[in-house]
Amino acid sequence: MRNLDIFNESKKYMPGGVNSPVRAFKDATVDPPVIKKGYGAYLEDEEGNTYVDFIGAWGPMILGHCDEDVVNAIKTTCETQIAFGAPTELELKLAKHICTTVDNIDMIRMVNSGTEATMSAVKLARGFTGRDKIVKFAGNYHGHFESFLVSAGSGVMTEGIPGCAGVPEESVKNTIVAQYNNIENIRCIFDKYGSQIAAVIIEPVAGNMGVVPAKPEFLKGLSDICKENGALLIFDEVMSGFRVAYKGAQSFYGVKPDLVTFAKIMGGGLPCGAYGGRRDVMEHLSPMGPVYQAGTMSGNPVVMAAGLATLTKLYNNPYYYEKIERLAAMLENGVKEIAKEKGLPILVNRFQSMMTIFFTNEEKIENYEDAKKCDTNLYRLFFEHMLKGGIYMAPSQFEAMFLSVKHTEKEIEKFLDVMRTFNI
Ligand SMILES: Cc1ncc(COP(=O)(O)O)c(C=O)c1O
Ligand SMILES: N[C@H](C=O)CCC(=O)O
Repeated sequence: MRNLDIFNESKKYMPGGVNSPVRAFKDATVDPPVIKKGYGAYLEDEEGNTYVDFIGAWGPMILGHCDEDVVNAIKTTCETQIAFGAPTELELKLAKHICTTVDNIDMIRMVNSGTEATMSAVKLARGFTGRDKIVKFAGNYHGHFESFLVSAGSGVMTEGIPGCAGVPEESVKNTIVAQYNNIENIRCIFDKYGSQIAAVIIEPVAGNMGVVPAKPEFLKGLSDICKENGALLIFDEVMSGFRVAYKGAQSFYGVKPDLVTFAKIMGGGLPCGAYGGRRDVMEHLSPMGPVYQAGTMSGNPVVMAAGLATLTKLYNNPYYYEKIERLAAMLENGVKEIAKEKGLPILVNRFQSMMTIFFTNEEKIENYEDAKKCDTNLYRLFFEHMLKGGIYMAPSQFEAMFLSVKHTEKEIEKFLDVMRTFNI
């Protein structure tokens, strides 16, 4: 009962017992295990139960838990550098590494989370263009900044919250919500508001309504329309950056964003975020320009060291991406085969090592409306069955599953074995 004792006591001191809503397993009838340690592809809870981890801290742990190079970088750095609030060589190294290895990033600013990155990128776009309106897509999640909390994905979608209490009308009046993968809808929005739109922000591979990749022709059309109207295109690669490929989702589409946001993997598992892109836009940031954005902890040396260790390891080992894509394909095929044998209404959306198992009879899921039609109760039963069998996956189908380089065929087989014992 140690898991439950700790979780129940946590509820007395932290709302819902957690520091981020999705961790509370609110829609499930089981309580979340309280995690004590992680190693490679595995997690262990306070009662000594082990799980194969398919959440990976919601994306960051692409090298697996407690990768020795990342741990060493953290240990070595914190012996002499914990926080200075001053320039360091480590932040230069990480900034230079990203700018020279990822396309379309001339300059970058480090922040402390994905939310800070997207919120700041939009502010910068507004400051640069002198316009107020932004366009976001239903089912995309860009963190908990007020202007983004309309038709948002992730926990907001799981809980079926249409808007968010505490967000004044004023804060969302300049947010226009568009339909993902629907270029006609974008055209109509720009026909009406084109000269007022500062930026369009998009998850190029959405992971927060479950995995839903953008169609190439849609992204290309979106980019053209932004250019024609003088609006900036912001790719939110907080989840997909360094995940679907080292160079992120943008490397699959041949579309050039003006700004890109990162977090998750780039911090090696420590709190981190960044936004970067066109030099002429980035130079509008204070102290060079008039857009003020700051952070006591931004560029923290320990975080920079963890991020640098992670990104250099990924960059130097490109076969990691081939490996996790091969394993993800094995997982996808196995899931589909079992679903067919058992007559389960399952559709799998996968983009490289990001994947979602949707419970639905639909033939495709391309946007928020499609995703919302899925059978969340069936997903819940599946999730609970898998958890009991030692498979740790997202408690909602409006999230993604992630693999790490520490996963092997053995862990995929384990997933499939547990799934074989699931019956409706
Ligand atoms: C695509 C995307 N953007 C932004 C965020 C916000 O990041 P954070 O939770 O680090 O604030 C997330 C995840 O939460 C995300 O998946
Ligand atoms: N879907 C969210 C981010 O990607 C899940 C993480 C969180 O909100 O805690």
